[in-house]
Amino acid sequence: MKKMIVKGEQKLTGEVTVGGAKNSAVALIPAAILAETPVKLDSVPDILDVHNLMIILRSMNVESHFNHGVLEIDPTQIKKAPLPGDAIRSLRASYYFMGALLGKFGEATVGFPGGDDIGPRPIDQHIKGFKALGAVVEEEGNKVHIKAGSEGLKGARIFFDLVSVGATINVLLAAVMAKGTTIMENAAKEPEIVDLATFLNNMGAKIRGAGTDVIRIEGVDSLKATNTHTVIPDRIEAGTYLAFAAANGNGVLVKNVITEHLDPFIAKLQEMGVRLEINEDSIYVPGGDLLAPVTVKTAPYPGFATDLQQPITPLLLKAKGTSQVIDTLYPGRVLHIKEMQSMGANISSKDGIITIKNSESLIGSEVSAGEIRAGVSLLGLALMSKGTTVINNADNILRGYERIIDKLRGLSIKIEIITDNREDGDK
Ligand SMILES: CC(=O)N[C@H]1[C@@H](OP(=O)(O)OP(=O)(O)OC[C@H]2O[C@@H](n3ccc(=O)[nH]c3=O)[C@H](O)[C@@H]2O)O[C@H](CO)[C@@H](O)[C@@H]1O
Ligand SMILES: C=C(OP(=O)(O)O)C(=O)O
Repeated sequence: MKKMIVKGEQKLTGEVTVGGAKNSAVALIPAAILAETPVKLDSVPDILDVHNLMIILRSMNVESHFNHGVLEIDPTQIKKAPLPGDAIRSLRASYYFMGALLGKFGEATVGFPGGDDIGPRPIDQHIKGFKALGAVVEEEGNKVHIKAGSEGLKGARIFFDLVSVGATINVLLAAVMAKGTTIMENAAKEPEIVDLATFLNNMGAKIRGAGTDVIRIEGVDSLKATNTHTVIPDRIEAGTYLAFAAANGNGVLVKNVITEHLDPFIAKLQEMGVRLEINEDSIYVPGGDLLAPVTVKTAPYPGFATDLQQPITPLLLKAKGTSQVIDTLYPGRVLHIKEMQSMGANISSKDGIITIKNSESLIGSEVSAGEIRAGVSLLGLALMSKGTTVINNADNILRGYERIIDKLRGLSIKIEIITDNREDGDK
């Protein structure tokens, strides 16, 4: 496990360029096995999740090469094989191999995925979708076996009981080469789903309506890549740097941003009184604003993203008054709270409502990154605190923030990362 060591009372200043979206990349990589040709992705973030997906690909005899953001995947020699349990459990998106393998071979055996510890994360809607396409699904121990009937998968109408990014993507991957038409209703609308549909359509898929709550898929016989697909910018990484710049910056330009993807987040910053200069594909944050408290309620896209409720917390701690965060998607997403309290933050949680009060005397401490966004929010707080903060289990941050040490150094922050050989969970 890695640990980050951050000196306090440091202001961010300068420019930072946002990388490709984690939640797009982790869907595009499993999707690549559906192709009959090699696939080339550009702007792929250099994050642990991507490296673990490459390990999973290799176990199926799918070679991949990653160099300066370009990921080349050759699925032409793919073989059915057991998938490596450690890599599967290291991230959430490994469950996209359920849909992708089902689409490719008509069957899949995949272990239950890992991902962030943010409360219960059932996959009943994924399974409902696979069954609707005619697959038989059996759970055995910690694995799920999914098998299409003798005539293969058949298009179907699926109404999801709730809006799920993962279920929408997984069923899309299975349906893209199924026979006939699939209609997904109450589908998720996240930009990463649109990115995946664009990638698949450019290879010959027939997907309409991605980005709306009804997605219609006409099954095709084969998919072939003819050009390089560029991954969309990571709106969560962008939001994280914007929040840190507003809380503790002295002039920060965040580059490579699709500003529309951040609309609810930008609106919330503006409601707090944060000045933002919004350009075509970048946002400048002058910093130093007097901040008003707000209520943040997370919701599926285009609502306020759950993945940004923790990164905005350092900013809320600076507001003059009491703010509230209600995470409707993951009410148990609170691993930052105890750690922030140990740094002197006035933050607490009761009955699904997180209360955040103005906190002036923050002190560096030894804390643990329980999951990616909890971890990065501690990093934001560390910069505002007196003294040094040590963040243990920093690998959780590296799951989804590419080159974060270099990017922070580029914003004139002094930060170190070292490998800690003690047991996980040590402080
Ligand atoms: C790899 C990836 O893209 N991860 C994102 C994805 O996770 P993920 O795809 O796992 O999240 P979902 O959109 O599926 O989850 C939304 C809500 O639906 C519930 N649910 C989901 C599926 C299901 O079968 N049954 C069920 O009850 C979940 O518990 C949660 O409360 O969307 C989340 C919500 O925006 C983000 O926090 C994650 O960063
Ligand atoms: C919850 C997240 O990721 P995952 O779904 O990959 O665990 C996240 O990126 O904040």
